[in-house]
Amino acid sequence: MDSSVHLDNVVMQFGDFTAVQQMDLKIESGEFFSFLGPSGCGKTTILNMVSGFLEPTKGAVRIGGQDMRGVPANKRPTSMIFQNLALFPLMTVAENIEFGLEVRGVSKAERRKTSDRLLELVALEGSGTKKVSELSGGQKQRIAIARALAVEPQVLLLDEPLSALDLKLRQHMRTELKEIQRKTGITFIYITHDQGEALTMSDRVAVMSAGKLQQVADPISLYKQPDTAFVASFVGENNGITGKVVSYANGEAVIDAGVLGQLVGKAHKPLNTGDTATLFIRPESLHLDSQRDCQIMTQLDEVNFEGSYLTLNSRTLDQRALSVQLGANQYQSDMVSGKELALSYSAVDAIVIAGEVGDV
Ligand SMILES: Nc1ncnc2c1ncn2[C@@H]1O[C@H](COP(=O)(O)OP(=O)(O)OP(=O)(O)O)[C@@H](O)[C@H]1O
Repeated sequence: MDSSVHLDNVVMQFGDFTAVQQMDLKIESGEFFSFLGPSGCGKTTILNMVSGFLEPTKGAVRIGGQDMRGVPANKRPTSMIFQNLALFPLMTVAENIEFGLEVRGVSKAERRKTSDRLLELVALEGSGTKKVSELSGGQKQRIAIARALAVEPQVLLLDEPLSALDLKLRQHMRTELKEIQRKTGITFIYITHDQGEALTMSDRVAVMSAGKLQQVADPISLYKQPDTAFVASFVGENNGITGKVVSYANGEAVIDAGVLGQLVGKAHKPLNTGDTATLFIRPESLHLDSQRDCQIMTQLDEVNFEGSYLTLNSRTLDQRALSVQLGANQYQSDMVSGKELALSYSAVDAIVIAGEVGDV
């Protein structure tokens, strides 16, 4: 079955305000696809257009190739899981799961078969007679998933469904959600402002800011080859050093970073000499030696011991903050505040992108 979702040049305006700028995006059938972006960037608005709670101002949503214009929310092949789950507290677990089927007139025996099957899928077999109030946060989460799946949607829409859970449970549920998606094979569209969630679960992620798409890619490409300064700073930890482009050739750029001198990095997109650009280096790509392509002198502010690794917060001569991540075995007793640290990095590990940190 084709359960692809095509946002065909959709635009969403509220009065004069454009919440979603023109967007053309195809989510493949059976894909775990996430929209990642800061609060207010338009994620929920997109989900609402797919579910039918909002009609786009321009363009169309197509599900399985079918134009959804004019199709009301309850007639679309979608199901939504909300942040607050919205389970019925006085009903049993099974009644909650079966609710959508009962509304559609499915017989009691059929309904029970479906809820038993779904309880097994979400690893809560035998819990059908329990009251919702007897469940833990993670169990409620799984019941909300089972209820959403009972009506056999082609597309499951998930609006920050893990945000109410504590950290440990959230991490555990990531694995479970991915597993449920793999077993059911339906398209999942997930929205979150938590990059860890988006990167661990998704086949592809769309990074958004201010109503527009910044980049759509698989998690590794987003991390390794960000297209924009926004993506480079929003996805994972990064150090950004802004300067002026001195040269660009053969996928490599040199920037003039003032008192830090000239710094080199890869550049996936052409840059013009004299333009403002930022060199991004991940904390794990900075090393405590001076043997690599580029050196940066810094002074240590503080050392944070994180268990298996150390984070060094340091400062350049012109007061730019640089964070360095080292293996815990690289700890030295003279790593104290004020110590001069010569850092170096390999040009292939840095990336130069037009613009500045903070661009949206
Ligand atoms: N019905 C509406 N009328 C007017 N403005 C709206 C309406 N719905 C959303 N907006 C605005 O559109 C923008 C995008 O909102 P949206 O809820 O899609 O963001 P979001 O990325 O989901 O944010 P969050 O992560 O905080 O839920 C916001 O500036 C919001 O104020």
